[in-house]
Amino acid sequence: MTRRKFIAGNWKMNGSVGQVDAFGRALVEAAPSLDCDLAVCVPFVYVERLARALESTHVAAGAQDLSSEVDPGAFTGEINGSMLAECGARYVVVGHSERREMFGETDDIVVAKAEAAIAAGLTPIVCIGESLEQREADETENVLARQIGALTRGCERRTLEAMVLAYEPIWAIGTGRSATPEQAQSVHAFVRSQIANWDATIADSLPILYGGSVKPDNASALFAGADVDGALVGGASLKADSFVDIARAVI
Ligand SMILES: O=C(CO)COP(=O)(O)O
Repeated sequence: MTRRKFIAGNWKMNGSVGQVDAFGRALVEAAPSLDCDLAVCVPFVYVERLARALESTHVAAGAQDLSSEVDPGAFTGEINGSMLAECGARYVVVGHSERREMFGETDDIVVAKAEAAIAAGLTPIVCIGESLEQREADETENVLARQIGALTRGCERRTLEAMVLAYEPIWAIGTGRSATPEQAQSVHAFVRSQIANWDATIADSLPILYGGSVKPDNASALFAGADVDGALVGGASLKADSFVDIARAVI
């Protein structure tokens, strides 16, 4: 099966109204020449503005988190999936390592959020990945197997069919130290095989993105991996130029 490449940006807690507008204008220009799926996940408050700016393109807007609560109610500060969908989001990042580490998100919460995304018609981009200590202790596969096991046990089948997975080794995030193309491909193949143990058809169609210091100059080597279906890009997605150059690295 040939999977279409997918490049998603994650702005994290960065950006401004001016940056959203400039990014939108640049992508309206560039999008017709980009032959891959694209999404940019911005802070909640900019989702609607970005979605409007990108309306005429195939570039989707997305958010970086959502509440695990589906129905409206007394959850001060929370934002549910329907609100995001109403503002034009089509994707939402779920279980980013920064949320797992800094905000105590467990595997169970990640499952609940992936389910909440699907319930609202959003595509969850579910992040998994090991820390440096875990890699050095040769624990990478165990950690990933645990994170994937939580998803295959906890999620509905329709969720696993629709989701995007992102492998983001924590030691490569924001460090300038990307995984090598060989490291990325070997982990992606392992991730796909874990999913295949559960359901081979879903494993075959599942997009698995790599994230961690993806830049215009390492993107095409990473994308050469047979199981690397694109990228989840942090820092280099903040500027339209570098984001577009990464998308152009798709062969
Ligand atoms: O965490 C990431 C994307 O979600 C990766 O961030 P960087 O591309 O800045 O390393």
